[in-house]
Amino acid sequence: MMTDVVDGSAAPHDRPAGGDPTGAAAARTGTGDSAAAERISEIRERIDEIDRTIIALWQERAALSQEVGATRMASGGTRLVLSREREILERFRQALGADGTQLALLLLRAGRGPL
Ligand SMILES: C=C(O[C@@H]1C=C(C(=O)O)C=C[C@H]1O)C(=O)O
Repeated sequence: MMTDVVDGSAAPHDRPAGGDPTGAAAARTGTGDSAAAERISEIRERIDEIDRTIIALWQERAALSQEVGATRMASGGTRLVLSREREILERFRQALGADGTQLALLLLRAGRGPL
């Protein structure tokens, strides 16, 4: 029986039994089935691309948000605009549910630092 998790970095004797647990592909993908392992590797390429994009967009957003804050404060304005933050929280909640709210809170924090 396959277990839920595989640690691709584990030494062969630490790996769970099932499929081909000693194969390198199994260690990387969590399955001993070569067709499934190949498909998983393909999908992971796209996942890695998406993650790189998310990280770049996250960093760009944080920099822009910091620039807005600095521009506003230099002009005598407030550091934050809570009505705008509420709009953003609502946008993410509507699109993604409760996880969206948590994500938006992290995005907002990245732009202005912890309160
Ligand atoms: C970037 C701004 O400043 C702050 C940061 C926000 C953000 O990261 O989206 C939103 C509202 C402000 O509290 C803004 O007013 O647009």
